[in-house]
Amino acid sequence: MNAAATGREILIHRDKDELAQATAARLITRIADAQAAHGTASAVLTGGRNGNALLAAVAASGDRDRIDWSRLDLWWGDERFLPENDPERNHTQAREVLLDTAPLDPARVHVMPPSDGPYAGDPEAAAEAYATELAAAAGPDSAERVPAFDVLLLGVGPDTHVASLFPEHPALRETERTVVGVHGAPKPPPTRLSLTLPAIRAAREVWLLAAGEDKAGAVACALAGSGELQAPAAAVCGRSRTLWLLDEAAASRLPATT
Ligand SMILES: O=C1O[C@H](COP(=O)(O)O)[C@@H](O)[C@H](O)[C@H]1O
Repeated sequence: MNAAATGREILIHRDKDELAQATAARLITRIADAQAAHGTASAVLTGGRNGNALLAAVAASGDRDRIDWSRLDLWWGDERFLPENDPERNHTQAREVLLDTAPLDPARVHVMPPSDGPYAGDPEAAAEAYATELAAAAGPDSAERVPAFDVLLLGVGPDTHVASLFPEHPALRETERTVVGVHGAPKPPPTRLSLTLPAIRAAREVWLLAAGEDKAGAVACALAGSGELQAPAAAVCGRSRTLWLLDEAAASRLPATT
C-alpha cells in the first residue's frame, strides 16, 4: 500500500502546546469512540518530544476519564534497547508523564523488552518476542499478524525517521517481520526495536506528529513525495486515515497549496 494512495489529511495548529492539547482531545475521543464501538481500544505510543507532550496533555485533560483505562491496550511503535527504567526508554518517559497515574490494566500494557531482561544482548530475540505478543493479540486469522490498532502515533524526527525506521536503513526494507532489531541507528542509542512498515500500515489510523522549526525540512520533504527509503515518514499510512498533526513552525516550509 502506498502512503500517497490513501490520501493524507494535514492539520496545522498554532504552536506545540496547542498541538499537544488539540491532539490530546482528539486522542481521547478516538479511544472513547473505539471503546463505544467495539468494547476495547488499542493505541500505539511513540516516544520523542511531541509524543511525550501529547501524553502529558492527556494526563492534564479534564476529559481523560472519558477513556475506560481498564479496556485500553497500549503498544509501542519503537523502543530504545536499554535497561528497564532507563530514563531514555520511551516506556520510562511515558510512565512519568501519564501511565503511572492512569488506572490501566497492567496486562494490557505491552512494553517492548528492555536490554537487561531475558533478551539481554539479543535485540533480535527481543523483537521476535514482541512480534509473538502482537500476533497473539491479533488472533490466528489475522494476515497482518498485528492487531488492527485503532490509532498508531508516530513522532517525525528531523531526519524524517518514524518509530526507529531511519532513512536508508535496512529495517525500512523489512517486508516479512512485524518487529525488528535496529542496529547502528544514527540517533542514540544505536540499538533499538521497531515496528516495521507492514505492521504500521495495519493500523486503522496513523497520526504523525511534528512541532518546531527543526522539523520543517522533514515535513516538507516527506509531504513533497519523497521516496520511502529517503523519507520514512513518507512511507507510512493508516488503513482508513493518515493524519499529519503539525504546528505552524513545522509546517512553515510546506507549499501554500498543501
Ligand atoms: O528516538 C525517537 O525519536 C522520534 C522523534 O523524536 P523527537 O524528539 O524528534 O520528536 C520518536 O518518534 C521515536 O519514538 C523515538 O524513539
